[in-house]
Amino acid sequence: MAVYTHVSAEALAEFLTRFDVGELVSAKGIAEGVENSNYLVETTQDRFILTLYEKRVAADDLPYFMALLDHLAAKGLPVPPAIKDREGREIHELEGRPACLIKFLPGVSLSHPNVAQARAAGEALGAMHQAVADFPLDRPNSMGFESWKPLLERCGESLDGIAPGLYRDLDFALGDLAETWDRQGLARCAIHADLFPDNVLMLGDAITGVIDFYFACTDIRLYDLAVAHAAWSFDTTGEHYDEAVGNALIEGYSQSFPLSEVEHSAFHDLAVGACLRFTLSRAWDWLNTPADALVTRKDPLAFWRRVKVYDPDLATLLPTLA
Ligand SMILES: Nc1ncnc2c1ncn2[C@@H]1O[C@H](COP(=O)(O)OP(=O)(O)O)[C@@H](O)[C@H]1O
Ligand SMILES: N[C@@H](CCOP(=O)(O)O)C(=O)O
Repeated sequence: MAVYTHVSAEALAEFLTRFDVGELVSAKGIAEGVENSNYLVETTQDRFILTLYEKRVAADDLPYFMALLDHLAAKGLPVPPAIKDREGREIHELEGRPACLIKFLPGVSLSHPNVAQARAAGEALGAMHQAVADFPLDRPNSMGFESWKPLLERCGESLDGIAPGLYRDLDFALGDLAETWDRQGLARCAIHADLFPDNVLMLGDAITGVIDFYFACTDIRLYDLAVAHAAWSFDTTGEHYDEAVGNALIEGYSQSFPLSEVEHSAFHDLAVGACLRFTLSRAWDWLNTPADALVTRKDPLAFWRRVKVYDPDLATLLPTLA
């Protein structure tokens, strides 16, 4: 459940008068998602998504996210830009939170993507990377490689409450990765950084929307593909790898954006990095989400287990993966 901030009908009706979008007909809180409060808003003219930004999304970063969405939408990619009010503003305040009214896109996000759907997602990610070649803005990755060790230390020995020995194993894996991380100086660009199946809307095998750009940043282009690969190619426990789905994602990507030899050889390191990033952020949330919070915590070990596929040699040195 992700509705942290309640929006009253009166406040929403008044908010909508700033835009040329008709009058409020209905508004329903959306259960999916974990970061922000989302409402499906229907007006006399259309449907919209109302997002109130919470938790990890800093108001100062919103101009970057909105500019990126505008840039991609202008190039014909299926992303949802924010609706501009009569004065051209996209970023607003509602119930004390930063808020945007966003274009509604059709489609559903999948729990178990198939090979064709993974290929389409890879292709869309490659097309996005092509489209940002002339995107002028930069945003450092606040959840990038340099943040992982500090996040590990903030979680501390409490990690052992999730799995005995997890703190030591994560520390070891991070040290191992630091030896080789981006030694090649791989190409960078604006990346999505969270391209999980729940952030892609589809109808059949066709992509109708790529959403949730709130971790977007400038980072290694191939890392975006590695995140998507780790997110799309395993079951929810992280125990079972679907190689056909993983390969289709990479093949689809390569059709839009061919990978170099160097990128092929660096892929597994970046995928281990993706596993560590989501293990750590999920572990932090696991340890710090109040028991009565109306949000479902995600299993940190599901990403940790994926390391066995991406670096089997490293995994043999990690007792928690035995
Ligand atoms: N532009 C959109 N069009 C249609 N549905 C959307 C759109 N944006 C979000 N949603 C719906 O809201 C849900 C949560 O959105 P998301 O951005 O993933 O939230 P969070 O940032 O909290 O993770 C999505 O799973 C989807 O069902
Ligand atoms: N995709 C991340 C969590 C971020 O949540 P999202 O709903 O904004 O995609 C994870 O699964 O750990």
